[in-house]
Amino acid sequence: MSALDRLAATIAARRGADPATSWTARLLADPDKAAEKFGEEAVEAVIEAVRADPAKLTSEAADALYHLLVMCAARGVTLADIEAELTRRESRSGLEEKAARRR
Ligand SMILES: N=c1c2ncn([C@@H]3O[C@H](COP(=O)(O)OP(=O)(O)OP(=O)(O)O)[C@@H](O)[C@H]3O)c2ncn1[C@@H]1O[C@H](COP(=O)(O)O)[C@@H](O)[C@H]1O
Repeated sequence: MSALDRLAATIAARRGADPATSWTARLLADPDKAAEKFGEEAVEAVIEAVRADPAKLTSEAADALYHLLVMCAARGVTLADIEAELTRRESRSGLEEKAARRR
């Protein structure tokens, strides 16, 4: 099992946990807050990408990935759902897909 799979399983297991003892449970109970936190963490990752600091970008990317998974879980979207969508896209390049949308 990858670290991402373990993280997704931990997030799923936090549903209904005590928000006083779990940050994940607190966000799962408040989907709008989860979305807001993902937005903040994504912006922090963008800032480190522009600054070109690989260590800080790694840390902010981990924060963003965790908060992305929590935001999706708060709305019933699982890592398996996202992986299925990524798998569906494997047969087509991004540029092909963009061109098809403009036709
Ligand atoms: N990966 C993470 C993870 N990354 C970041 N965070 C938390 O996200 C919170 C947001 O941090 P910020 O500093 O951005 O926000 P803030 O604390 O509100 O501070 P300000 O920016 O407002 O000043 C912090 O409490 C971090 O600890 C995480 N909390 C949990 N996890 C994973 O989720 C598991 C379960 O955590 P709990 O649900 O808390 O038990 C953990 O074992 C980890 O594997």
